[in-house]
Amino acid sequence: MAKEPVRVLVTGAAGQIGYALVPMIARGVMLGPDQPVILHMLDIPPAAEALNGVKMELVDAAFPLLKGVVATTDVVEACTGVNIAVMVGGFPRKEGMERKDVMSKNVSIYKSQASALEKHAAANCKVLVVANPANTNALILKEFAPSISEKNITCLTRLDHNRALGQISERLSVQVCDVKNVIIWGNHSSSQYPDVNHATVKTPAGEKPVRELVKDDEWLNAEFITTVQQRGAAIIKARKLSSALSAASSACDHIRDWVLGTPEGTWVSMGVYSDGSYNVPAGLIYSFPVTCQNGEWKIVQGKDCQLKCHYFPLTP
Ligand SMILES: NC(=O)C1=CN([C@@H]2O[C@H](COP(=O)(O)OP(=O)(O)OC[C@H]3O[C@@H](n4cnc5c(N)ncnc54)[C@H](O)[C@@H]3O)[C@@H](O)[C@H]2O)C=CC1
Ligand SMILES: O=C([O-])CC(=O)C(=O)O
Repeated sequence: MAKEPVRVLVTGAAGQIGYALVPMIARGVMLGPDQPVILHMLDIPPAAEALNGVKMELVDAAFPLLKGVVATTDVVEACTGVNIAVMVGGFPRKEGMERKDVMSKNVSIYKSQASALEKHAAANCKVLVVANPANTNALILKEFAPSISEKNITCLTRLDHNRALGQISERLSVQVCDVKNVIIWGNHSSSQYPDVNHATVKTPAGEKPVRELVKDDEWLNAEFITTVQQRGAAIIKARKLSSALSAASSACDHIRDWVLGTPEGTWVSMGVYSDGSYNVPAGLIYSFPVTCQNGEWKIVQGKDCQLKCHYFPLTP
C-alpha cells in the first residue's frame, strides 16, 4: 500500500539553498524513493513572486513523489500540519562576515517561527535549523517553542562532517563512501573541532584508522582542521554566494539518517540538545557524534578527544 505523504516545510524556499533543496526532497533524496511528500514553502513578501516561480518549476518537473505544494508568505499556513521543518530562511553571511554577524537579523525570525511551529505543526515534528548562526537559532527556537521536545530540535553540522570526509578522501585518493566516523564537535562556526581520531577508511585489508593511512599528523592537526572550519568562507569567496548545493544535500543526509537510521557501525554529526555528555553544559545545542534508530538520535559515548577543550569557548 502506498505510504501517506509527509509534509515537509522549507523556510527561505526562494533562496539559494531552498532552490537546491526542494527538488531533492521532491525526488525522494531526503525521505526515500517510496515516500510521497507535500512541500510547504515559506518566504517573505518581497520574495513572493520568486517563490511562485519555484512552485511553477516544481509542477513543471512532474516529480512522481510530489503530492502537493503550499507556497506562502504566511507563517501559520506554512507551519500547519508539517511533520518535518527545515529552517533555511534568514540573512546569509557575506564575504568578510563571521556567522555571528547575522545573529541579530536572524534571532527575531526564529522567535516568531518557533511560536508558529509550536502551535500549528504536527505532533512530533522534527526540526532542522540550517540558517546561521545555526546552533544559536536552534536554541532560540527551542526557547520559544517550549512544548516541542528537545529531542526534535537539531541544527546542521552534517555539511561540516561531509566536508571532513571529502578532505580525507581527496588526501588519500579513496572513495568518499569508504571514509567514515569523523566527528564535528561544537558549533557550526570557525570554533568547531573536526576530529579524525576515530575515523576509518575501508581498504582491501579491512578498516584502517585515518591517522595510520594519512601518516601526517601535522597536516591532520592543522591544515585539515582549518580547511574544514573555513570551508564556508572559501565557498563564499569563490561563489560570492553561500554553499547552497552542499548545504541542501547535507540537510537531506541529516533528515534521512535521523528518520531512516544510520548504517550499522557508522555515526554522523548532528547539532543536538546536550544532555551533559562529554561535560558539554546541558541545554546547549552542540554537535556530537550520534547514531539514529527508529526516528531518534543518540549521542555516541566514549569518543573523548583531548584537543576538544581548545575549542570549548563556544562562538556562534
Ligand atoms: N548550517 C549550514 O551548514 C549552512 C547554513 N547556511 C545559512 O543558510 C541560510 C540561507 O542561505 P542561502 O539560501 O544561501 O541564503 P539566501 O539569501 O539565498 O536565501 C535566504 C532566503 O530566506 C528568506 N527569508 C528571509 N527572512 C525570512 C523569513 N523571516 N521567513 C522566511 N524566509 C525568509 C529570504 O527572502 C531568502 O529567500 C543563511 O543563514 C546561511 O548563512 C548556508 C550554508 C550552510
Ligand atoms: O559559511 C557560511 O556562512 C555558510 C555556511 O554556513 C557554510 O557554508 O558552512
